[in-house]
Amino acid sequence: MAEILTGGQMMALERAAMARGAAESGVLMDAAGRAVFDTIFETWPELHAAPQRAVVLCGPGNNGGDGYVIARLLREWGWEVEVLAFGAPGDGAADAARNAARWHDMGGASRALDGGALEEALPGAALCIDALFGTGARALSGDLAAWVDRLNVLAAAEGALKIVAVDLPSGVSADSGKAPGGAVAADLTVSFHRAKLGHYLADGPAAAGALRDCPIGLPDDPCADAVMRIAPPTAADLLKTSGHKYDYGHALILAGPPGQGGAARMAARGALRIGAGLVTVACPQRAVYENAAQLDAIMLRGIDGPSGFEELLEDARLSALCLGPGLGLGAITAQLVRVALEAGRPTVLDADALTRFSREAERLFDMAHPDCVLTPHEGEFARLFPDLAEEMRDAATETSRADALRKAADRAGCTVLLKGPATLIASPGGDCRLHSALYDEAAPWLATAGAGDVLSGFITGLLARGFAPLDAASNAVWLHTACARNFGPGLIAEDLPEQLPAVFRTL
Ligand SMILES: NC(=O)C1=CN([C@@H]2O[C@H](COP(=O)(O)OP(=O)(O)OC[C@H]3O[C@@H](n4cnc5c(N)ncnc54)[C@H](OP(=O)(O)O)[C@@H]3O)[C@@H](O)[C@H]2O)[C@@H](O)CC1
Ligand SMILES: Nc1ncnc2c1ncn2[C@@H]1O[C@H](COP(=O)(O)OP(=O)(O)O)[C@@H](O)[C@H]1O
Ligand SMILES: [K+]
Repeated sequence: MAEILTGGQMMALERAAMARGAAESGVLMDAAGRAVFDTIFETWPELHAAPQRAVVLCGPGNNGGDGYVIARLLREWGWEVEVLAFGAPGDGAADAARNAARWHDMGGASRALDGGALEEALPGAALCIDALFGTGARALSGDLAAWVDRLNVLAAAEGALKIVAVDLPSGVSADSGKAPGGAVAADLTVSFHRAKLGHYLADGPAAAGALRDCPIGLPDDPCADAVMRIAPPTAADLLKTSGHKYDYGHALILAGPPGQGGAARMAARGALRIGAGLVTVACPQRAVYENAAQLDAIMLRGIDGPSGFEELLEDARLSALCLGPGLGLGAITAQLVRVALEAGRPTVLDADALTRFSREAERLFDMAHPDCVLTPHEGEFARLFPDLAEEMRDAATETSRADALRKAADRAGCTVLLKGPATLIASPGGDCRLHSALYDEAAPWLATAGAGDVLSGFITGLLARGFAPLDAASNAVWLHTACARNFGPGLIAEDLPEQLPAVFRTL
């Protein structure tokens, strides 16, 4: 699993590597510039064959230093290049100063960045390199915000102009992805060593365009408290090899009143396909006929409210529970959740089981235990953790989705999964993982009713099989997106579980 870093973590890795002589800052800057240069031509091979005109925007820090390296490489390749500089390299940017001097010594064209310079330089250019700010960015304001805004308008008008962001689109926070003062709207972002959280969160993905991570020669040192990217599960982890159906657990999915059983049935189908040995749907007696007409391999039990549920749970083989999809928002839902959590078994709480506790989230957190997984979408998250949701959304704070989720998991005392194109999962104590359905891994078809219910079923199925909550949630999210991508456009939620066999064959 690779780390996704904050700006501070990236800087700490670089410093540590340089301190022990495993990296040298000038060499890193050359490698960074070279990585951008190479990636441009890999992305647009037509530019490689026919040098044209490029504008390079250089900031006062090391991101600007990368820009001077790129300017030099493009010029050496025969391009006509002009640097628009936002200030000269400052005190803390010796390598940037060296590369700026080298640019000037070779007779490279340069003038100060302002609105007029942009208006003159951009028309007819094939490339604009955004090397204003990277991991050291603060929110844009004043003239600079206006110029970046103008840059985006001019670039949109120049159909053929490609904007390439160095490390991050300037204006985007490396840590939170927030860009309260606007940001460069890039076609391509080339990041170094590891992707940063800002590439995946808030305004980051829209500003970055496409994303490429490039090695620049830094050693693969681990970073203890980084957010980890969720890796594909392995066949050895997931596929059944031998044993009895009870060796693969028994998942119990609670369904709601008549006419609302679809969500629970889809969750059950997901749990079965992901490999729970047995799956049972438990529903109110009056919903039995409806569910019986729809279920075959999945077993069905009519129960009489919370007491019936308690009786059912006397079967110790029920190894994971799922409450929420289509369960309803009545008082009975809160009682069923209480019974489930008192049973102490691995439990997924989603949808109505979360919304029911909107005004009494603390009561839910008191009952929750470490084998629970809460799977809110953003709206449900905001109902349970209104203060954290506000911090996460507030452009004036640096709190990222990952920060907010870590706090949420600590507060709830269990694993919390926050859904979205970048899904984050956190457990108490700080473990946090991210799964991206962005960039080359986009699966916009997942924005369809019921997709979340299937995800709950996937997690429940893996919990039933004995996966720990964080691993069950991580594998489920990875497989969920893989199913969506395997099916492609036109996907509806019912299709997701049916893609699992094909996805399993690829592991
Ligand atoms: N370290 C290494 O070895 C390597 C680093 N590399 C590269 O370095 C980048 C990080 O460099 P960095 O730390 O110098 O920060 P950087 O992003 O250039 O910005 C800081 C400067 O910008 C200024 N500034 C920021 N926002 C502003 C705003 N809104 N409005 C106005 N000014 C603003 C800020 O000003 P200050 O906040 O200090 O007032 C400061 O002067 C990294 O992303 C990668 O590209 C690679 O070469 C590989 C090797
Ligand atoms: N644009 C998107 N790209 C990728 N995944 C998405 C996107 N929109 C939603 N999803 C995923 O689809 C699922 C939707 O779940 P949810 O919001 O609970 O919907 P529902 O309640 O209708 O099932 C989540 O797993 C979420 O991460
Ligand atoms: K940049």
